[in-house]
Amino acid sequence: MIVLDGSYGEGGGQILRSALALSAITGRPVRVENIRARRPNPGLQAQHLSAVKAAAALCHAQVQGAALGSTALTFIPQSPPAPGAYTVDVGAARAGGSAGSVTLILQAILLPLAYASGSSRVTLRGGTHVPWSPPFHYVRDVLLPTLSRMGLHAEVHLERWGWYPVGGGEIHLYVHGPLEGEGLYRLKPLTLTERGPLRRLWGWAAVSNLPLEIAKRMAGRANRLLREAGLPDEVEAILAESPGPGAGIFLIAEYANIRAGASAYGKKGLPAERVAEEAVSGFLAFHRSGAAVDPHLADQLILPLALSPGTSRFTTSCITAHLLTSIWVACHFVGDRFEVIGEEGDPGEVRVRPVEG
Ligand SMILES: Nc1ncnc2c1ncn2[C@@H]1O[C@H](COP(=O)(O)OP(=O)(O)OP(=O)(O)O)[C@@H](O)[C@H]1O
Repeated sequence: MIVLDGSYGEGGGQILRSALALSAITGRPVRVENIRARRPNPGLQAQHLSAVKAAAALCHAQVQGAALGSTALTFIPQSPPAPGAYTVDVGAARAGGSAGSVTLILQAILLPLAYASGSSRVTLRGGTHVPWSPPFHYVRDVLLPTLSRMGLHAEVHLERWGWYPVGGGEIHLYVHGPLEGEGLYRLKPLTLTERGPLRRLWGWAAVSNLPLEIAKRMAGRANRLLREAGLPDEVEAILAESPGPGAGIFLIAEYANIRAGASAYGKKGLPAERVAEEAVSGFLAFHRSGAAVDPHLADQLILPLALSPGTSRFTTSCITAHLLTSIWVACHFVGDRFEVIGEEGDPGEVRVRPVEG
């Protein structure tokens, strides 16, 4: 059994989600202790518990410790991931509901479903656009197009937006399985050291159950800042259907070789213009760095790259604690194939060595 200390590095839910995904794919039992020890509310929250249950359903895992607040979990897969139709409702995981992120649940189940022997469809209910997680649009327009180049074909559709704190959003995921090839290492390697010229830059300034004027102010400021930086100004103001109120801005950039994203959320008392400034300045920091992979995609690519047999390389604008922690988890399952050039917090490069033998 692989035993992981959940307080390592970033010490958040990502250690658990990565461990679930790799355990489901490899069939190796895993135990995670000190779950989310570096978070103010340690242990399993609604999102993490939903991820555990969803991953367990795929591979009929025996699970110990699957309860809200639990700080240790044992996960023992009993079968390879099975294709099928699944439903995950984060709101149902806790009395009173939850806006726990459904896109984070994808971090536990997307790769295992790609390894299943056929295609799958998953309905996910909860938060679709919540801070500290990939917004739905980032998954659809940045992550999945990148994974498709690695041979993993999946689509997501947004039925309803779910914002913090009400949640209630809904996403449909279709995984077109199975992956080509046999064995553990089935994804194609990637070399992303040059991003190439910017081809398109677009986005949405969205509000739900708030005046459209707020979205227009976010879009107006974002477009002005982008124009001033000599970039396309195609951020659109939209009204988004959701059970609760929310506001946010989501930018997507398409370079010749890679896509990237940046986002920011509104909150009470924060003027719409500041939300736009936060998203645009996040994007400009990446754009001006010249690096190929944005800091979020960087950590999200580690597991897929660990499941590729070949040599991979990418540059990123920031080596984050998430990136280093993800590598640490992956090494427990596939061996130490990663080299990170640069220090945490700085731009750098990740290299993945080929599988030996
Ligand atoms: N704005 C964003 N765009 C894209 N991805 C994001 C964004 N913000 C966070 N992410 C991704 O969300 C993932 C999870 O973040 P984080 O690890 O902070 O959650 P966590 O540690 O699981 O937190 P928690 O312990 O509360 O669940 C990371 O893969 C990170 O790259």
